[in-house]
Order: sequence, then C-alpha cells, then structure tokens
Amino acid sequence: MSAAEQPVDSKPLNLGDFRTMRANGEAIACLTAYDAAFAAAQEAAGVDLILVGDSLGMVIQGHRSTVPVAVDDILYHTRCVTRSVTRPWVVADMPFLSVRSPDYAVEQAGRLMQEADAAMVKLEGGESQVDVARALADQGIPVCGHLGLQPQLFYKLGGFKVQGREAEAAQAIVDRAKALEQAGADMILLECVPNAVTQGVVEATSVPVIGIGAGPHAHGQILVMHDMLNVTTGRKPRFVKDFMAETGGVEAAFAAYVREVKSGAYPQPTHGFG
Ligand SMILES: Nc1nc(=O)c2c([nH]1)NC[C@@H]1CN(c3ccc(C(=O)N[C@@H](CCC(=O)O)C(=O)O)cc3)CN21
Ligand SMILES: CC(C)C(=O)C(=O)O
Ligand SMILES: [Mg+2]
Repeated sequence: MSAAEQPVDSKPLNLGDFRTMRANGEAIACLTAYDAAFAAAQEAAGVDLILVGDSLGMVIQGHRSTVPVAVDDILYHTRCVTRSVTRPWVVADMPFLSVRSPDYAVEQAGRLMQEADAAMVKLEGGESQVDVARALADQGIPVCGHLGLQPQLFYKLGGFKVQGREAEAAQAIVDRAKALEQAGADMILLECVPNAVTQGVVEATSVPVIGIGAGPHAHGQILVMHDMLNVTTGRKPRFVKDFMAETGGVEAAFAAYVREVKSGAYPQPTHGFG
C-alpha cells in the first residue's frame, strides 16, 4: 500500500494523541517488541505504543537481568521495529549506565532517535533522574520516566520486588513523578506498585501514566510481549496474563490484549498488588 492509500487510522500517533487519550479515558495499549515481524503484528492488532525494552537482555539474550544490555543492542532492535511500523509510537529504553550524566544521556538518546528513529526514550534512575530528564527534554527529546520497580537495580534490590508499599516510599514516587513532569517528561511508566501509588501519581501529574503491575488506575498498560504470549521460561510475575491460551495465534493474542486493555477487562485485581 502506498503512503497516500493508507487508512486514516494508520497515521503516526503523537504526544498530543496520548494526552487526548488520557483526557478522554481511552486506555493506551502498549507492548514490548524487538523485531519487525512481531512489531508489524502488534500494529495490525491496534497496539498504540511499542517499547523496545531493555527486557531484551532477558527475553532475547538470555541474561538474568537487564544490567548487561548496551545502547548498541537497543539501537539494533529499535531499527528492526521502526522500519516495520507506521502508527505505533516507538519508545526506546535507555539501558543501565547510559543515563550516568545528562551529557552522556543526551548523546545516547540522540543516537536512538537519529540512527534508529525512536520517537521517545524511557529512563530509570536515582537522584539524578530529574536532571537527566531535563537535559533530554531541553534538547527536544521526548521523555518517559520509569518509576516504581526499576529492574536495572536488580543487584541493589536483591531481585524484582514491589516498590512503594510504605507511605514514605509511596510519597517519594509521587514526588519524583511530579518533578519529572516539571522537568519536561511527557509520560510516566510505573512498574510493580500498589494501586494507591498509581492513583497518587495520576492525581499529581497531567501526563499519561502507563502501568505494569500498577493496577487499573493507569492511563495505559504494558506487558513484555513474551510473557503475554506465554513463551517466557520460568515463573512469571503476577501481573502477567496469558493471551495466547484463549486465542491460539500471535496476532489474535495481541488483538485480545488491546481489546481487554481498552475495555478495562485487563488488569484484574489478581494482576496487581492491591
Ligand atoms: N519477561 C520479563 N517480563 C517482565 O515483566 C520484565 C522482564 N522480563 N525483565 C525486566 C523487568 C523485570 N520485571 C519483573 C520481573 C519479576 C517480577 C516478579 O516476579 N514480581 C513478583 C513480586 C515480588 C514481590 O511481591 O515483591 C510477582 O509475584 O509478581 C516483577 C517484575 C519486569 N520486567
Ligand atoms: C517492563 C517494561 C516496562 C520495560 O522497561 C522493559 O521491557 O524493559
Ligand atoms: Mg526496561
């Protein structure tokens, strides 16, 4: 199909569309993808946002955490994805140590946009996260802040654990979300937090909030593609739902996920941390 013949709903999504979806209460359906074939199937199924996650270190490369992932790995997989899709907003993860200083982060995020056509970068991070986000935003780089469980802290945390259970930790997440928005972040991703923390972040911010194991109050949901297709080995996090079981095909599973996120059928209370 030529560009001129593309149906209206295949126009590339932009930041304004996501703000509108937040305002209108239309849930944002997000998945990870790492290559052209799966990304195309996700676009066909109506996925709004594709994350080229550093989870690729685990599901593609076989590592036990995301720590070994390099910017070059994200660059390669982001190219594979962006070459194959039109409508979905493609976000590239900033891997471990790529946000070690504002200048270095700008350089590496710049590569992801210029060499791989990413539309946005997502970053984890500690105290310096806000300053790094500000530097990226100042260069015109769309930014998503990743709060709650930050898997790059695997060795510091001693595993992948729910965050923000205590009042002080919950407040720190809400405060950071506000500071990130103030610094110019356009989106917040919340991972493995109690539902009330998500509610707090939603109330304290005006940007779209995407959740994974963060309950039903987020404006969108994301899962690692391999988990919802049930091809991940080992025990899966409680927020995962197997969409392959009831559909029996890859594109049908993606479509069922989009339908359930949009209708609010996913996530159920059993997928969250109360
Ligand atoms: N395949 C895959 N799926 C993911 O969702 C994912 C990755 N890989 N790699 C990077 C991070 C790591 N993530 C994880 C991994 C495990 C749990 C997990 O097992 N959580 C426990 C909660 C433990 C607690 O209660 O503190 C669970 O029961 O869900 C959570 C997030 C999310 N991301
Ligand atoms: C789990 C999601 C949010 C992520 O950061 C990734 O896939 O790397
Ligand atoms: Mg990640």
